[in-house]
Amino acid sequence: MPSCSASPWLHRCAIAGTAAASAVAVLVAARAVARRRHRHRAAALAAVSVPPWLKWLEESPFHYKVRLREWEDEDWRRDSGWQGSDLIHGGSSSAICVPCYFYSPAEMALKGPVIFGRSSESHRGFCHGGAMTSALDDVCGHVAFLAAGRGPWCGATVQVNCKLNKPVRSGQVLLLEGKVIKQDGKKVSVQASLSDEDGLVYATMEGLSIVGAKMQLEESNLDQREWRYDEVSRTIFDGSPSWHLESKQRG
Ligand SMILES: CCCCCCCCCCCC(=O)SCCNC(=O)CCNC(=O)[C@H](O)C(C)(C)COP(=O)(O)OP(=O)(O)OC[C@H]1O[C@@H](n2cnc3c(N)ncnc32)[C@H](O)[C@@H]1OP(=O)(O)O
Repeated sequence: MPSCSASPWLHRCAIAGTAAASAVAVLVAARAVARRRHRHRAAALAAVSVPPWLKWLEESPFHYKVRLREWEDEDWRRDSGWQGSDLIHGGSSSAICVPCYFYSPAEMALKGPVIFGRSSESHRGFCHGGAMTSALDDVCGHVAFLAAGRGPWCGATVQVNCKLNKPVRSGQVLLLEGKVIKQDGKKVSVQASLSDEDGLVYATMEGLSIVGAKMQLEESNLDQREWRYDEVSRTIFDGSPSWHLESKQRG
């Protein structure tokens, strides 16, 4: 029977080695899952990207593409305190999907395609009025955050007075536009609309957003984020420049 004083030590080493190998395997697997999620999300968003009639927004020298990390990085979103997916920016499976926004600082206007998915339906192929209103509420808030120049989520939409002029079909893609028309202290007045390729207007909104409101009982670095402008890629983004650079490189 082998009796060697080194054997318990070797045994412990073997256990420690196995544990380390397992930890590395878990880390590698987690990275692979994150990469897969990123690819799925990129593919999902690509599937609903800008329609040909709105491609000019991508090429416009006056517009910046808006990127928020919580719209793109699901793991970061979850780890940072969000509890679900964004109603409007959650990707192609959402009832209402804005795949991207473009901001013109000169006009203080935010524009983007909005896809009313199959789950936005109310009656026989038509879209729910609340889905149209949700899209208008979203642009009202984000255009105010951008025009106020502070950073994302520096306030909230507090009034949305919508006129629903024409029924939207579920599956339809429209242009969602919001423009700041007045700023009076914390109060930002916004006009917004939903229109189609031929300029037909489906809904309009007179909205009010408040900027400079306290949005969390306990604020963190997340509430101190500021907009950053990348003039080369004509992008506005928040958070760390390294995230913006890394995700640009990943494509
Ligand atoms: C800590 C947890 C926070 C919790 C905040 C939770 C908001 C989460 C929103 C997430 C983003 C969205 O989804 S936005 C869509 C959903 N929206 C919401 O849930 C917003 C709910 N509303 C709110 O929580 C509140 O109204 C706030 C926090 C935004 C209020 O901010 P505030 O900074 O305290 O503003 P306050 O001093 O009261 O008012 C500033 C000026 O705005 C005017 N004003 C304010 N509300 C309105 C209004 N509904 N309609 C007209 N005017 C208004 C006031 O009269 C005043 O005018 P004057 O006297 O200066 O002339």
